[in-house]
Amino acid sequence: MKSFRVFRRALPGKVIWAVSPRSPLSASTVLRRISTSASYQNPAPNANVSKSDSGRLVPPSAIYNRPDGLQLETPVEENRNVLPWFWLRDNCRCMSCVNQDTMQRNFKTFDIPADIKASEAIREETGVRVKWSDGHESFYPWGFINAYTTSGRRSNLVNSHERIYFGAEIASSPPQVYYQSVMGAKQGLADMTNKIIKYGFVFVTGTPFDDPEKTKELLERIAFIRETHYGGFYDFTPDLAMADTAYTNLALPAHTDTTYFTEPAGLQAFHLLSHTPAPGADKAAQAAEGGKSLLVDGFHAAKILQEEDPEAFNVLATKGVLWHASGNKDISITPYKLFPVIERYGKVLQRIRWNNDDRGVLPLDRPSGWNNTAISATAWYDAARKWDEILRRKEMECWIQLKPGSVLIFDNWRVLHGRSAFEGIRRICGGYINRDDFISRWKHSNFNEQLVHNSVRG
Ligand SMILES: C[N+](C)(C)CCCC[C@H](N)C(=O)O
Ligand SMILES: O=C(O)CCC(=O)C(=O)O
Ligand SMILES: [Fe+2]
Repeated sequence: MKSFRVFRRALPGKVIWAVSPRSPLSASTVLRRISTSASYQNPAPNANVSKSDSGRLVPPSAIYNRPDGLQLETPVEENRNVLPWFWLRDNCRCMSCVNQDTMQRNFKTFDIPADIKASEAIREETGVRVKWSDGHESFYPWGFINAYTTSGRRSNLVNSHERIYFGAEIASSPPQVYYQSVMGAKQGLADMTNKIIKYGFVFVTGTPFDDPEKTKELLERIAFIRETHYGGFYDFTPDLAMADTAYTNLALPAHTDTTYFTEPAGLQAFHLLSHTPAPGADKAAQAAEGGKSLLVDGFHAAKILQEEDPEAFNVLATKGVLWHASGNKDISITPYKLFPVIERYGKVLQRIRWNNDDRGVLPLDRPSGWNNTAISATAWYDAARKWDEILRRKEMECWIQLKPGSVLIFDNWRVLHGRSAFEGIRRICGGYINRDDFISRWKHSNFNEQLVHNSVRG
């Protein structure tokens, strides 16, 4: 392991410890260069210290042990150039600070002296070694240091991932994967979960439909199925087994499911197992027709709304609305707070919550404006009318006839679904999967384990 010489220079008002490769230069030469070079004091704002042209991580060329933290030389203008000591110590990943069986923090953060400092900070080839004033020793890889100096947090991987908005046209070539590949090697699972992130839905073709259990196993390749008051893995026909229009043969407009839970289901799946004439129906009613499925890209619709009517977009992204499921005896489900139709994280769309049949009474505006209800009902209805009109545009509606063997799995936080009315007995099975469990599977099947672990704990 190449080490570096540490140079120490007492300058007016501060001590800088410069470390630099074992260079032929003498200590005084190196320090003179650092303390006198204009660029050192005001590094060129566009000096990119974190990524070289090849995109390879280029570590800071020097580090300094400052009273309030570890300072890194030549930070890019908007980069942070000091990592606080207490924060660094709290994020020590050494074998004793992290439970090696569970990867959970293994010490009491607040037993660390609030004024903990480094007695020594050593720039090594792959990162920084810190010797603490309490005798502990930590090591911080450059990848860790770079992540927190450039953006202050790790990327969550999802928001930086490519999304392709769809419209009616996708019906002619919907994203699909083969059942055998999903049930086989990890790559099939990676491909399927990636398509859901990218397009918002995927068809898993070649899925056995003689035994619904095969569909259940397919879903469990992603994660465990979420239990709700409808049960877990569902297998339903229009028999009103549950007091909800899904259990009828009525047409259903584009909607997202489970708007009435604080956390709506992340994924939803439908596998049409059969569609047969109603038993005992006379010749005329011997129909088994209709029941076409509708998919609408809610993020695409939100983008159009924002472009066409920014005010309406802001209204739907701001005013909290009540949602409910209350048709079944002794069951009345509603979120802990009013949620808006469109939710973002920063400027990034995160979730569409839209089921006009399950929407409760719209809160009227309140002078206090508490909980975003300052927006009038009229303004909300005007915005929602525009939203509804976009959802119903021919170019937005992707109509697909489900068929046995092809399982539809979609992102229920993004893609709305619906169906046309139908005759006969139409049997569908499927399930809900939690958002975070889906994202975990997508990460672990598409990225290397270290990157995934870094994105959540390092
Ligand atoms: C049959 N299955 C359990 C999938 C749906 C049950 C009804 C879902 C409800 N209308 C909603 O929009 O959430
Ligand atoms: O029957 C269908 O195609 C879907 C019904 C529905 O919206 C649901 O089950 O959530
Ligand atoms: Fe639904």
